[in-house]
This record gives sequence, structure tokens and C-alpha cells, in this order.
Amino acid sequence: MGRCAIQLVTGPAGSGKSTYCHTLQQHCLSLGPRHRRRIHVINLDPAAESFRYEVSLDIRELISVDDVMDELHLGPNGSLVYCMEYLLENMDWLQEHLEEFDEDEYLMIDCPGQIELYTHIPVMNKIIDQLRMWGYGENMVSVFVVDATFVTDASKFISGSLLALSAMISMQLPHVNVLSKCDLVDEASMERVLEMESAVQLWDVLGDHSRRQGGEVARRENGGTDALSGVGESREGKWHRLTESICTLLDDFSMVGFVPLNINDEDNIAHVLATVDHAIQYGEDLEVRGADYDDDVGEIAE
Ligand SMILES: Nc1nc2c(ncn2[C@@H]2O[C@H](COP(=O)(O)OP(=O)(O)OP(=O)(O)O)[C@@H](O)[C@H]2O)c(=O)[nH]1
Ligand SMILES: [Mg+2]
Repeated sequence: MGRCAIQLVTGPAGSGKSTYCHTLQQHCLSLGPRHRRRIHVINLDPAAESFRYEVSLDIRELISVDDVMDELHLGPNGSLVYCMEYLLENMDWLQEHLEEFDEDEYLMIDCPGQIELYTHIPVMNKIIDQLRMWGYGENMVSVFVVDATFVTDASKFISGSLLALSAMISMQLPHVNVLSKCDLVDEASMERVLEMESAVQLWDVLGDHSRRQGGEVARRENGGTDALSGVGESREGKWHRLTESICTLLDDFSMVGFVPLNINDEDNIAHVLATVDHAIQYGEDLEVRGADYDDDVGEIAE
């Protein structure tokens, strides 16, 4: 039997994962009947407090961080790990509910953001392996949501990209980086960033900007003299080489490919969805949808 498509939505805390799920759900509801897709959102974050999407399945029905903290007196991180391990021991709960969805329905899984769940204690990887065993492997895509401000600051850009790379390596799925909160970033600087063809180039531009700002702060703090800049330079040279190597690595893995999301722009939301669809060839066998999306497919990180 065929399985429905699944988007696994991951990304750092507060990056906009739940808002992204809500935005796509609303967008699809607003499309005409020919293009409408029924998106079911599953909350897989046992620490979630509130979200605006209509939820079809919620891990908190099985176990929640609040309950574990109350009953086992663990801290928030220990409770989260406990909840995810509890889910692993009760995967039949997930399987039974997933089987309620038809092949032509579409799932988005709002995942917890803690990178430890993907790397140090790889529970998410075990969940993904299980989904593969249940036959969802062909139609699964990972969407990593990062805040747009991460591409407007050199050091945030490096750490955000490394997080995305780490998620990509650990999940081993078709992968799309979505840049959330673009409505909050100045359009001109965003366009300038999106024009960059490589991480090295982008970091050079952002680094230049940060260095200029850093230099100005140092000059101000030293009563207008340049006394600190000499000390800064040798340190900078060392970090410069390291950062340049990291950027080269990111380029080798095409990790600088990201799709900007402006939740106030329906065309832009359609473009993001088309990019994610393209990563798993979703809908390419459906004539109606294909005609509509062909022109609209953007860049993805492969
Ligand atoms: N303006 C704007 N605000 C956003 C956007 N995405 C998220 N936010 C805001 O950022 C905050 C965090 O958004 P969430 O969607 O809850 O982020 P999350 O990644 O699900 O957060 P956690 O589940 O706690 O890790 C909320 O206050 C949102 O309203 C966006 O695209 N534009
Ligand atoms: Mg959330």
C-alpha cells in the first residue's frame, strides 16, 4: 500500500517551526478545490505549550514534559529525553494513528528542536528509521527552519549553517532549509544575501560588515583611537582561516541553499511548498498539480 507524504519540520527553538506548519496548513486550505491539499499536522514535541494549527495527532496525548516533570521530578531537558524514549517504547501508538491517514493525505510533523535529540541521544533518528520501516521512506522530506536573522550576521550564519548541516547528516533525508521570519528582515539586505552564490562569498560580505561594526565599537570604546584593532587582527586572522574552511565545507555540501519564507505573501508560501514538493517529487504524477507548480520550483539544498 502507498504511504502519504511526510514533512519532518525541525529547527532550533523558537525558529518558527509551528508557525511554518500553521502557515502551510492555512495556505492549502485557501487554495481552490483543484489544488487543495489536506494537510494534517502532528505535534511531536512533548514540551509544546501552544500552537495555532489544527492538530491531528499530539504526542502529549501519550506523554508530556509537564507530566514527567511533576511525576518524576526531572528537569525540563531530562523530561524531554524521557518523553522521546517513552515514545520509542510505544511506537505502536504512532503507527496505529499514522495508519488512519490515507495515501493522498499530507502530513507535517512539528518536531522538537533540541539538536541533542538528533545527535547525542539520537531518538529522532530511531523514529525516522521506524517510519522508513513502515514504508514512508520514499515520501519523507526534512524541512529545517532557521530564523532569517541568521543570514544577516556572520557568526550566526556559521552556527546556523552548521546546525542545519548536522541535522541533514543525522537524518539522511531529502532536505530543505527554510528561512523563516523574512517579513521581519529588511528586504534590500535579504535580496543582497540571496544573490550570493556560495557560503564563502556570503560570509565574506557579512564578515566585512561585522568587522566594520566591531571596529567602530572598539574605536568608540577607546575614545576614538584604534588601540584595540591591532590585538584583534591576529586573533581575527586565525578565526578567518577556520571560518573560511567551514564555509568551503558548507559549499561542498550545498548547505547554503535556503528558501526564504514570508508568511504574509501567499505567492512566496506557494514557492516554499513547491520547493519542498520538488525535493521528493511530490505530485509529479498528478497532472493537475504539475501544471501549476512547474514554473515555481526554487533552489534546494541537495
Ligand atoms: N513575524 C514573524 N514572526 C514569526 C514567524 N515565525 C515565527 N514567528 C514568531 O516567533 C515566535 C516563535 O515561533 P514558533 O512558531 O512558536 O517557533 P517554534 O520553532 O515552533 O518554537 P518552539 O516549538 O518553542 O521551538 C512566535 O512568537 C511567532 O509568532 C514569521 O515568519 N514571522
Ligand atoms: Mg513549536
